[in-house]
Amino acid sequence: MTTSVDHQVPPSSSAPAAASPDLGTLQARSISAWFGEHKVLDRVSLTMNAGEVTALIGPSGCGKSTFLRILNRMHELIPSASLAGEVLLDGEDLYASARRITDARRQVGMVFQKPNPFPAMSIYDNTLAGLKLTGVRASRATRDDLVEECLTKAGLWKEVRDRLRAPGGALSGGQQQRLCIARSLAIRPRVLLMDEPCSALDPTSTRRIEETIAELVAEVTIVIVTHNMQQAARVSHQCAFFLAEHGTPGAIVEHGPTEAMFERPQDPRTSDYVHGRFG
Ligand SMILES: Nc1ncnc2c1ncn2[C@@H]1O[C@H](COP(=O)(O)OP(=O)(O)OP(=O)(O)O)[C@@H](O)[C@H]1O
Repeated sequence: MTTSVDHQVPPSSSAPAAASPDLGTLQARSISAWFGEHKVLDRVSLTMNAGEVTALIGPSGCGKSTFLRILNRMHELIPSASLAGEVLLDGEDLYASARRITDARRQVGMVFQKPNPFPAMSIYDNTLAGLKLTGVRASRATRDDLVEECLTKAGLWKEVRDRLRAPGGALSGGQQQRLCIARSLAIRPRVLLMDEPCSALDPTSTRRIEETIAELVAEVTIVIVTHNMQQAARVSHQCAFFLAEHGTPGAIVEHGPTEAMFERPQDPRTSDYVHGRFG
């Protein structure tokens, strides 16, 4: 019952007009994934357009997080994990043998479900923590500017500018998640992956993160996994619905502009899912 056609997503008319030229388009081509002998994704193809938010939706266990981890080469950290297919960032193979894994992760950043700042490290140092990955050395003034810029983009600057030396662990959950977003932005990724970034947060913090996503998409392409259909409808331009039916590996049933996916889904399974009839 699964499909494996190319889920090329046409550019959304609602995409921001003045998008940064550094934005990346991510293209997954015929991605299959395994944990040991267990195949969990089957030939998933999806284009995640520059300057848009793409939401990955679907019931638990259908492979959304696995797909996300493949997009920045985190899947291969799991000893039993393997994959087939290609991931292209603006046409360049993210898995090319000449490309360093750290380079792939620098270009495609990740924010996780549970906020994970370094709790004892200051807010200032947390924001810059990813820079060590890149080996970039910067002057104090440059670092100060970068901290302010990234905390501002993550919607946290006004709340923390007077206590940058306080530990990251002293912030609320929602503030910690925005700090993690700031940390991701500091290494200037072209794509930001977010794996259920609000599932551990209260409604107010969730709203703040959603506002942040709406502002960030002019600067970084965003791919978000969410179980919250209202959130998918609010934040995304495009949606892809994943399903693993009857023990089969996960695959995309349907994708397209978010409004169409919610208002006029082509597949009855999509309709049932987005209207909360299963999953
Ligand atoms: N580290 C792992 N080792 C073995 N199997 C795994 C591992 N991680 C995920 N799986 C399996 O891969 C399949 C897909 O899991 P994945 O977490 O990608 O789904 P998901 O759609 O993101 O689920 P959820 O919405 O619950 O987070 C599941 O069958 C899961 O049990």
